[in-house]
Amino acid sequence: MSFLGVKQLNALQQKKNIITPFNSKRVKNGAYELSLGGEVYLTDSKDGKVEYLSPENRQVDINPGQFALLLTKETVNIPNDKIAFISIKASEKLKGLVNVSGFHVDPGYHDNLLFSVYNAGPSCIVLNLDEPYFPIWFADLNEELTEEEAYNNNNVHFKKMDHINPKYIESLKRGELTSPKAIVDKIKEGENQVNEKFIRLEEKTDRNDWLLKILIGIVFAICLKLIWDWSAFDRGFEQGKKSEKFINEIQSEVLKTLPDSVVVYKIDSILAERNGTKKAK
Ligand SMILES: Nc1ccn([C@H]2C[C@H](O)[C@@H](COP(=O)(O)OP(=O)(O)OP(=O)(O)O)O2)c(=O)n1
Repeated sequence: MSFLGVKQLNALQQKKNIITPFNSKRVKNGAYELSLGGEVYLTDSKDGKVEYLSPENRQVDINPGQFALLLTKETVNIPNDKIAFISIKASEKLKGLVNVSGFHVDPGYHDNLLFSVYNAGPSCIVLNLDEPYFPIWFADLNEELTEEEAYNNNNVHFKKMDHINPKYIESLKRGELTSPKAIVDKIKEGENQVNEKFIRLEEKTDRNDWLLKILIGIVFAICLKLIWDWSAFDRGFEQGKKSEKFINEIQSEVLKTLPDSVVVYKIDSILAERNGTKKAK
């Protein structure tokens, strides 16, 4: 098995139309550089649908930890005596883009190619419509395969890769994507929730502290009042006792002196009466 060089590749294109549309400037280092076509699917797509790229909407952003399905613009037509190998350009792979979907194209395959990629890097990887990202190398087989032996309609993808098949989207949509990035995001989200709860708890504790202090103040004030009232009663009682004693003393003094004065008053009045009657006589 030998790989085709640039001249052989161009010649094969002339003879068998192996790439459509073909641009001779895209033949580089013995490979043809296939470009990104108009259909992509991103696992973090909001509506869970295929995104259609156009000259007005050329860009696709593959976020860290996300999968993407990328359909090539070109169709490839692999002759029965050839096999092809596909990859992604190192400039994208070095950013963290991983080619998940295998690396060969069977003899007899005639369709677009669908790349399944994963962004294992820390930052968003941006791809653009019509830009060359996918090199393809053609190699000779030692023999030409028959139609039966080559890629044919018994194969799953035979002539079905001109669009992104919804069955691949369905499988990627199932369940949550447990990428390291998604896990880190979950951890951060959990951390934020715990922090928020902790802050709320602290605020509540502060409020409770104030309430407790106010409550202690009120209880203290009530106790002080009770103690004061209790001593006031004692003081009043003593004062009352003293006043009663004093009144009693006065009363006894008055009672002692009252009869005498009454007698004197009586005598005086009797005497005055007598004197008066004498004078009258
Ligand atoms: N990134 C890729 C890799 C391969 N293919 C195409 C070219 C292959 O010839 C074809 C089939 O590839 P496989 O033999 O690896 O796939 P399966 O065995 O799963 O399916 P099939 O029954 O179609 O062979 O898919 C593709 O479109 N995109």
